Amino acid sequence: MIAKLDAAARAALPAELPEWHLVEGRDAIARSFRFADFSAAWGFMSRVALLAERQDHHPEWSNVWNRVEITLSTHDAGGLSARDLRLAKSIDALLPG
Ligand SMILES: C[C@H](O)[C@H](O)[C@H]1CNC2=NC(N)=NC(=O)C2=N1
Repeated sequence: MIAKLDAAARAALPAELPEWHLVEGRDAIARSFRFADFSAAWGFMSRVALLAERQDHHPEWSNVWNRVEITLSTHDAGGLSARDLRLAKSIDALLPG
């Protein structure tokens, strides 16, 4: 069983991951992304997929043309864990600026 995030880590979420928000009714975080077109969105998703494989931690996600929605939670923990924060930070690092 993987440990769920402790209270301190949860309190730090807004500072650590300002672009991500808690999901209503779930112990999960989510972020929306908008790209120039489908090709750019797909390229982003391809890079996230490689991150997920490398970290053995996978997103719940959807794509509509140039938009990608990503939700992170740890099935093996039954909620948020440090793995979600790590992947979220890695995803944010893919973006320019
Ligand atoms: C067997 C494999 O290592 C596990 O199922 C991994 C795969 N990717 C995962 N991804 C997520 N989001 N949560 C998990 O608990 C998880 N577990």
